[in-house]
Amino acid sequence: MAQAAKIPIIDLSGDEAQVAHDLVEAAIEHGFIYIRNTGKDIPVEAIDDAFNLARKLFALPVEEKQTCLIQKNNRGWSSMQYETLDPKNQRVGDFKEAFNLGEFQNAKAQQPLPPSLPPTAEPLLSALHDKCHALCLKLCHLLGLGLAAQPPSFFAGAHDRSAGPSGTILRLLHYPPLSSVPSATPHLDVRAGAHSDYGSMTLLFRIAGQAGLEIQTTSQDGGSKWAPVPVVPPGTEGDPAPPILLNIGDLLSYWTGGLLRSTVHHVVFPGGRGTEATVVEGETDSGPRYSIAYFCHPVGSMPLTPVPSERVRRFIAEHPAEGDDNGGKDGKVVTADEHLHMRLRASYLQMYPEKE
Ligand SMILES: O=C(O)CCC(=O)C(=O)O
Ligand SMILES: [Fe+2]
Repeated sequence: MAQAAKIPIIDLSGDEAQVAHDLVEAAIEHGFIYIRNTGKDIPVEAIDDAFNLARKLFALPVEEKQTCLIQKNNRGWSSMQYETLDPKNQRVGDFKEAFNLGEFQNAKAQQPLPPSLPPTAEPLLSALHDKCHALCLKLCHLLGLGLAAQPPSFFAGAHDRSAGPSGTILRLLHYPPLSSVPSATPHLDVRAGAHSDYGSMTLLFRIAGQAGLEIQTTSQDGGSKWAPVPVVPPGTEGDPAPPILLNIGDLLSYWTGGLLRSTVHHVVFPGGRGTEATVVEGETDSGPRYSIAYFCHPVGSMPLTPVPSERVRRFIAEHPAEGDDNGGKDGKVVTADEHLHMRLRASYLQMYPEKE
């Protein structure tokens, strides 16, 4: 049995300085952090409602979902196998479908929604977007404190929605059961290919009992292996909802010269590729799987210059080659939007058939 990933669990209601310190250390060491969900930041009901809505949405006829087909703005419905997160190592696309929701304006979606969804869908999704954004701002504030950024509001300011639009996406995900995708071969194919996330940070909501997510960990001998990430880690069983899984994305890693870790992860089938045994006790991966990811991005025009923090400056001086190469040529600073579009081009092969 593969060992479950050792990911720290943080309770945001603790002493602020201590929480900020623990968050930064976990972001450096692991890149993945469980945020205990006591229902204060994101009400449990809001998460349950969103999952119920996701079930309804993905069960709609293909013809209706097709009216919302994903566009180059990264919004809309991405059909089964449309996305390939790890094109170098996948023979076919991811066995998942997704619905990407960009930023709302005055609680109104700026993209088509399937017409037969209930009228409650739009306000519900808009409210979840807002709650997730507020939680990310809180996490930005804590990261600024923990890294002693100057000013400490550096990250929060870069994510201030009043400063302009961003590539932030709330994504509903559906992974059909293996039994309904006969063309999939578990030891060759994946539900979501290996990747790191593109934005600054991701909040991931999962359903207790539904296995499949694994992170890549580095062992002491320098080799890497896959470790399953339990939905309900020990100590959180009595909480009103499973912890929210926070992970650092490429932007934050780049911004900190590689100090904060953007960890590679994937979602596998039962007995899936690269795994010894995927299933964590109490979890199953034979049924359908749903998850909801909130990919938080800074304001799109934000230049990704290194974070003004003494710790980051020292790290960069000691590890000049660690930073993620974000595609900027000759040390040219790229913006958050430029970085995002570069990544999207690499994973939506059908949308971008040729190099532009
Ligand atoms: O569904 C999951 O557990 C993870 C999804 C994910 O990694 C992603 O969409 O970036
Ligand atoms: Fe991801």
